[in-house]
Order: sequence, then C-alpha cells, then structure tokens
Amino acid sequence: MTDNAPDPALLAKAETLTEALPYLQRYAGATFVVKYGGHAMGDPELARDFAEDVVLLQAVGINPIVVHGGGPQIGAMLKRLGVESEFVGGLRVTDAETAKIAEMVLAGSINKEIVGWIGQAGGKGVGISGKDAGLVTAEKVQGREPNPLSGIERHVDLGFVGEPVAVDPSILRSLAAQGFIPVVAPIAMGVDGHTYNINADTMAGAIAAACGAKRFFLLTDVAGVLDKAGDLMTDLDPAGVAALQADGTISGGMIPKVETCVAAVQAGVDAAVILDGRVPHAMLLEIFTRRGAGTLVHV
Ligand SMILES: Nc1ncnc2c1ncn2[C@@H]1O[C@H](COP(=O)(O)OP(=O)(O)O)[C@@H](O)[C@H]1O
Ligand SMILES: CC(=O)N[C@@H](CCC(=O)OP(=O)(O)O)C(=O)O
Repeated sequence: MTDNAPDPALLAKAETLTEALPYLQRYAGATFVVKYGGHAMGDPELARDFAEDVVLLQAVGINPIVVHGGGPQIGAMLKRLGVESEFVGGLRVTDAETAKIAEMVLAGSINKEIVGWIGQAGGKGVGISGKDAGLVTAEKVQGREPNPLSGIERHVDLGFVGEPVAVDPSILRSLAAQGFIPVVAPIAMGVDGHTYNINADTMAGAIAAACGAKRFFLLTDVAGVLDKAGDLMTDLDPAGVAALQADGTISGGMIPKVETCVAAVQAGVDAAVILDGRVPHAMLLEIFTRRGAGTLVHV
C-alpha cells in the first residue's frame, strides 16, 4: 500500500455511502411511517439503534413518523394491578378500566421513553396520541371469532377497541415542517366521545395511508411472515395474504399486521415491510442497501 492509499475500512464506508446514493435520491422528501412494536422495544441497545435510524432518516431528507405499540408493557401493568386480560384475533378485549391503563402506559411512559431515545440520538421527537389535534377518530370494532366446532363466526364484544375511521394528518405535517419527529401512541377519541384502544399496527397503517407515505415499516420480533414450515416469505400480495389467513398460517398478532399492510398498499402506500426489530439497524439495511430483509407486501 502506498502512503496515500486509503484505509480499506474507510474505503468500505465510502462504498456503503455510494451504495445508498440512489436510495437517498429516490426517497428525499418522502414520508415513511414506522411502527415500533412492544416486543421490539425490550432491549435498550436496540432501542438506541432504532432511535438513531429514525434520526438518520430525517437527516437525509425523509419525514419519519413513528407509531408505537406496547402490548407486553400494557400486559405487565395490568398484571401488577391484578386486572385480567385476554386477546381475541390479535386484539385485546378492553373494558373501561383496561382502556384507562392502556392510555396511561401507551401515551404516558412508552411514548415519552421513545421521545427520550430520539432526543438522545440528536432528534426532536414530539409525543402525541391519536387524540391530539384530532389526528385519529375511532369507531368501535365489531369483534368476530371463528368457532372451531361449527366453523361459524361468533360475535365477540371487544369493549373499547377502536378502528380508525378518520385521520387528519395536519398535525403530523406541521410537526415535520418544523423539523420535529412525531411519535404517536395508538389511543384515539371515538365518535361517541369514549377513549378507544387501537391496535398499533392498525393505527400505523391508517396514518401511513392518510399521509400518502411511500414506505410503511412494521418492526416486530419475528423475521417477517413465516410459512407453515417456518421459512420467511419475502414477498406477498393481497391474494397471498388472504390465502395464508384462510389456511391459518397467520394467527394472533400477525393478523392485524398483514391486514393493515394490505389496507395501506391498497390505499396507495408503495410498499409495506414487516421487519425483524431484533436485528440491529434492520430499517437502514432495508432502506439503503440491496440486502433488504423481512416480508414485503405490495399490490
Ligand atoms: N405466519 C406467521 N409468521 C410470523 N409470525 C406469526 C405468524 N403467525 C402468528 N405469528 C405471531 O405474530 C407475532 C408478532 O405479533 P405481535 O406479538 O403482536 O408483535 P408486536 O408486539 O411487534 O406487534 C409473532 O411473534 C408470532 O408469534
Ligand atoms: C386493541 C389492542 O389490541 N391494542 C393493543 C395496543 C398496543 C399494541 O398494539 O402493541 P403491540 O404493537 O406491541 O402489539 C393492546 O392493548 O395491546
């Protein structure tokens, strides 16, 4: 090596940046919605990586919007308070007391924790819930569960579980225009004036659609959608998703994920990706390199 030959490690860094160039050009000015799941939040190191990735997105001209979950954390608080809880079709049955606790955990501690991580990474996060500035208005979900004996769906009252029926993204646009990163908790006001607990995937998909997001990422604790043999499915369209739901390959928390991905891409989001949040910098690898991972849902 001559004296002026660059250090190979530095050269590799420069090559990484040039590899990212076409993606940087493609996404400048675009809105990306990132759903950060409660299971992906467990490890503080990974949480710091996640916050750095979000701040980096903003630094390269993308408008990131974070929508977070917190199912395991709500579960832990309910347990501490001695309140029973059950899930039907991936949704938590939510009575009035559970709705209060869910709001406290989601819009309180978790929301502010994420805002704190973003701050530590040098960004300006602003934590809100769907209630703020009328961002999301919800209606009660009509829960259904198939009866394994008859195969006939039975009606289940999920209580204060809502689905977004109107999204007013103006607060998100204002925050982004001022250089703030919105961090949204999945709680919303109902048209009936009650507080509704919304599955975070569903909330994120509705926001992605309303904002005309180019990309919608769901960070979770699995590699993506797995087939019956446990292998990763890298590519799915709405018909493929319907087939996996019909044959029972997709269950529990994966149900709202794939449903919200399909709704988002059908509403004009270019692509939705279910990603493994346990992999450091999973989102950056997906966006800026040719080594994307996870399950891509597209029309
Ligand atoms: N076909 C499938 N592929 C991958 N995960 C699945 C599938 N069917 C059900 N799941 C479950 O969905 C879970 C992810 O949903 P969830 O626990 O709600 O995560 P999060 O808290 O990130 O929203 C996985 O950990 C897995 O147990
Ligand atoms: C109605 C409903 O199920 N709401 C969810 C909201 C949090 C959530 O979705 O968190 P994850 O993304 O971590 O699963 C709940 O109460 O657990």
